[in-house]
Amino acid sequence: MTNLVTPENYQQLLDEKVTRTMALFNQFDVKELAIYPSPKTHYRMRAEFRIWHNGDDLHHIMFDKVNKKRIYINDFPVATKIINQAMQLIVPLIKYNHLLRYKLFQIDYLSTLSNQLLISLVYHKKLDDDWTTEANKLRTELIKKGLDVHIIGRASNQKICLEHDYIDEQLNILGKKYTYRQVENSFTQPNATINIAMLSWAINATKEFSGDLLELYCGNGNFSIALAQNFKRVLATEIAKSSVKAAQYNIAVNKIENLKIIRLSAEELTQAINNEREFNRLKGICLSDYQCNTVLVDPPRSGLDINTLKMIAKYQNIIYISCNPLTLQENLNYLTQTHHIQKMAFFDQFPYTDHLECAVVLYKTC
Ligand SMILES: C[S@@+](CC[C@H](N)C(=O)[O-])C[C@H]1O[C@@H](n2cnc3c(N)ncnc32)[C@H](O)[C@@H]1O
Repeated sequence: MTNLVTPENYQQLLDEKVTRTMALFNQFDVKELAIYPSPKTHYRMRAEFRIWHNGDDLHHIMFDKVNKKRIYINDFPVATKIINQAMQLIVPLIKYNHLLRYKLFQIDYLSTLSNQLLISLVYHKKLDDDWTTEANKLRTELIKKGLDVHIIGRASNQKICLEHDYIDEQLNILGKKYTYRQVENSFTQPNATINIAMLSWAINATKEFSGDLLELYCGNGNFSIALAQNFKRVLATEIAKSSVKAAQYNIAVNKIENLKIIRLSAEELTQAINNEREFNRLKGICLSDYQCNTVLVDPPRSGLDINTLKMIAKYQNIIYISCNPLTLQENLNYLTQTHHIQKMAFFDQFPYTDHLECAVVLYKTC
């Protein structure tokens, strides 16, 4: 952390970021704004490092964004304690093991509040049975040292999972416990405390809503599963196969009976709703049976394309979760022609950076 980026400066940095972000939305009539700070340390559930080989030594490194210089990362207060623990344990275990260290160039960590950990070792070489044997021994050593860990080996066109490629998160949201399967290399919210705040906010914001919910960009069912209690039925869609598979597991394990998740891109769903195209993946689902008063979108940084924007503008209530205030502002320029902003919230998903996660509830005015 540089001088400015310290927990002591957290509040000041957040205040400045909120002021800058709020300026983007001054043109809209925002009546209610809530701000949700992050824990100041150990908030990031995942971290990726390059590995630097220096003689016998191995180091986790990152590159300075400005001068591109190498930075040795000995401890990483941004990431969870379990990731920090694993970083300390793994280097001495692999640095004298030729099979595990040779051509290792990256280590990715994914952790959960339920204290599970997935480590991906990424190589510039083909991985074989001997590698798998050594990686299993490494896993056994890490388990002996108290880590609930899974290991994956990755190389070009190769992925070896020692047991499986996911971990199960457990979140307590407004007094209810939920299990969320998180798959390696698939989208999951990076700051679990902030995720709990977002899910709680969304549950409270939709408490009085009625009818069915349509959701786009649903990932592993993060919002759909928590929000299903507030709606008669939920239909959610997502493009990534691995996330949809995790979502199906999450529906079953959380015993959610009024939620269906279908693999469809936002563009495909828009075509289906506009009766422009039929999809086998929608067999058995009659879209016109759904009485969706509410639509929830949580798109990637690029925001919504114009056809999806036009499609969601037909709904009475819109919940828009955004990781990019600039594209949110652009999309709100369109949506506020038919809707007004009822409430807005900022979630500090990425402390000490310029990024702020925003959420908006819009009601139809005409
Ligand atoms: C910001 S993430 C949100 C995921 C989820 N709502 C959550 O809270 O974890 C965006 C999601 O959109 C998916 N996605 C990206 N492009 C898409 C598209 N064109 N259509 C549908 N989903 C898409 C990604 O795979 C990712 O899961």
